[in-house]
Amino acid sequence: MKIHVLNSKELVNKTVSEHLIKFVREHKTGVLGLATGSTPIGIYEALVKDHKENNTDYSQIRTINLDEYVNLDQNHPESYYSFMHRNLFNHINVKPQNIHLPNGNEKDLEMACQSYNDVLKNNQPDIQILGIGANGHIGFNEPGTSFDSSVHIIELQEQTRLDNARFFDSMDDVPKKAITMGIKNIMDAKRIILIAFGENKSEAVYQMVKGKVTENLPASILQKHNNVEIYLDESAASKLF
Ligand SMILES: N[C@@H]1[C@@H](O)[C@H](O)[C@@H](COP(=O)(O)O)O[C@@H]1O
Repeated sequence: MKIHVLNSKELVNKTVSEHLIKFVREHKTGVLGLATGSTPIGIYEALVKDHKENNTDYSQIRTINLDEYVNLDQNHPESYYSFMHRNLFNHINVKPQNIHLPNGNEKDLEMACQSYNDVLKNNQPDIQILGIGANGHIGFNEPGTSFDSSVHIIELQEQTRLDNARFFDSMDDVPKKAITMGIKNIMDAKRIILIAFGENKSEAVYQMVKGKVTENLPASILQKHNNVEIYLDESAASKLF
């Protein structure tokens, strides 16, 4: 793991977005694994700004997202489909057919998992962007998820629902389940960039980097990946040193 502690969120956003832009320019047909949550928003803003100013070309780039809520209409403002279109896809020249998100509204959710696994076979991320939950989850792989997991349906933990409640009118509106890439799918990415900001991520970051590799802290598996960069602001890194 290469750990980078930078002295502001803005500097993290600038550095990570520069890596992504360089990748897109050098790999016209590359696959970007993308994440949601508040953490990557500044990075997406920087990609949009660069696309407007420098015409960085996404016309053959493929994207694949980590996860999606189950039973939340695609057009709901907090679906990850809406989030990604609002924050990134609507503002760059990625082709709709090259955008991949799991479908949490499929009647047969097992089928939805199977078909997203198939999509992943042909669209293995060259770079996977990750955030981290306060309980150490990556994607929506909650503590206890098998390291062998592929795409699956997960029941969200109360803590995760509480953390995400700020985006919904009430706690009752926060979805209870999600469809997510499994740990195995995430580990298949060629390169992983995980970003964390703020004090409330510091314990999860500490356990991910210094703790033992355990399914109780899903992000700890990243210790076993051979190309992981972790970008932290000082508060997220505060327990490390
Ligand atoms: N499924 C997403 C994760 O991919 C994300 O990393 C996490 C942290 O979110 P935030 O960046 O808002 O702290 O939230 C959600 O649970």
